[in-house]
Amino acid sequence: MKISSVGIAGLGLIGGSIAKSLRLEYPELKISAFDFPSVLEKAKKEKVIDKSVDDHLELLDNDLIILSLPVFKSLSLFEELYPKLSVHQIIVDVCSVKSVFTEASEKLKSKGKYIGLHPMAGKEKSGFEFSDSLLFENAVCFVCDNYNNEITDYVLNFLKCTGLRFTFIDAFLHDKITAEVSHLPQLISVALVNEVAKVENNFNFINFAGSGFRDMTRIASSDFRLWEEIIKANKDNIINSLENIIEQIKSISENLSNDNFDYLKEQFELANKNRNEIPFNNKGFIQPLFDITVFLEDKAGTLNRLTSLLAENNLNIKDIELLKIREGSGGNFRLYFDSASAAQKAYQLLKENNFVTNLTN
Ligand SMILES: NC(=O)c1ccc[n+]([C@@H]2O[C@H](COP(=O)([O-])OP(=O)(O)OC[C@H]3O[C@@H](n4cnc5c(N)ncnc54)[C@H](O)[C@@H]3O)[C@@H](O)[C@H]2O)c1
Ligand SMILES: O=C(O)C(=O)C[C@]1(C(=O)O)C=C[C@@H](O)C=C1
Repeated sequence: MKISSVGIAGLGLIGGSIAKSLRLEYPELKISAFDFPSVLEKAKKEKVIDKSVDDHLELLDNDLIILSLPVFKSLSLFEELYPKLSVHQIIVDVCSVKSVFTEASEKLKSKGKYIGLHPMAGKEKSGFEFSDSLLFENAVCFVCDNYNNEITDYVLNFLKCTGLRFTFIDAFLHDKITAEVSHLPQLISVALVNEVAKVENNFNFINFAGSGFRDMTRIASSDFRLWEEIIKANKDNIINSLENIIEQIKSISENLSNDNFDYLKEQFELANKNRNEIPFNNKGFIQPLFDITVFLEDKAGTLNRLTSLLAENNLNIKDIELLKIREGSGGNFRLYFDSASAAQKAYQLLKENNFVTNLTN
């Protein structure tokens, strides 16, 4: 089989990012997209897509169809397009909730193939203008496929250029996990910002928030139009997660009322242990990356000196993160490599060249 044409429904943050990385990897690939005219015009102008599709049924002209509209809009296209696929045609969705698609695919008959995907990467910003060919680099992508076969392998291999790392999971378990790790934090973040946004004696509390608050609330700026559908589609799991966290918060409050600081100590120690067990040197927690930290002086050309040194020694940086910056002094960066030996080699090299560096593991 061969994928020579792809049709994308929904060319926003996720659909646009997929289109951009496919375009870079496969310049000959024919990419069509279905979205609102203003979005499609922009994407065509930037040469990210070849063709605008006014009628979603035209997506059936492609070898691979990718649904990246909000959940229920994607689901309604799925229900219409899936039964019309011919053999060798594939439809995937990248939506944040998976069981609704698995259930629909079980009910419908099709000659084609369906694979449920969910990349665990995103931003609090929506729309094509925020899409980025590197958005998915090293991120986990859930794969829900009850009929895993050589077509699945082919499609995942085709999509490897996005930088995603695939992991298979049952759709219902997926929804339970994402209710906890993604949907619950989103709602808590909204509640936290709204709790803190209050004024007393002309002091707006939120204006005094520091980096702890900022770290916990970036996602409070997310678009409700997208989240409304996610929350509706995974409502029962989310309610369950909310009830559990309410119990945790109640218990903290009650123990605090009773001056039971031993309980709080226990909770802090447990949280520390749990969080430290997250292998945070890999994005998305599946295949590990290996990292070092390095302090770079706030001086023109320092970053260039570092990257050139690594490049000259054939050390490929898989990811780079700016941890802290102080104007006029410098910043701490975390550099990720794909093997422990590459991280060790980079660490030695940078040390020998007078960089202040630490090996994380
Ligand atoms: N944002 C994330 O972090 C993230 C991560 C993984 C998966 N997802 C899933 O990916 C899908 C897309 O999310 P996104 O973040 O790219 O959203 P987005 O809002 O950036 O993109 C959605 C696109 O769909 C288009 N669209 C919406 N309604 C339409 C309609 N009626 N007709 C034609 N076009 C329409 C919009 O114009 C937009 O370009 C969602 O199902 C979401 O659950 C999102
Ligand atoms: O980084 C963000 O802004 C996100 O919200 C991304 C995030 C997440 O919870 O991690 C949000 C929803 C998606 O389904 C997948 C990823």
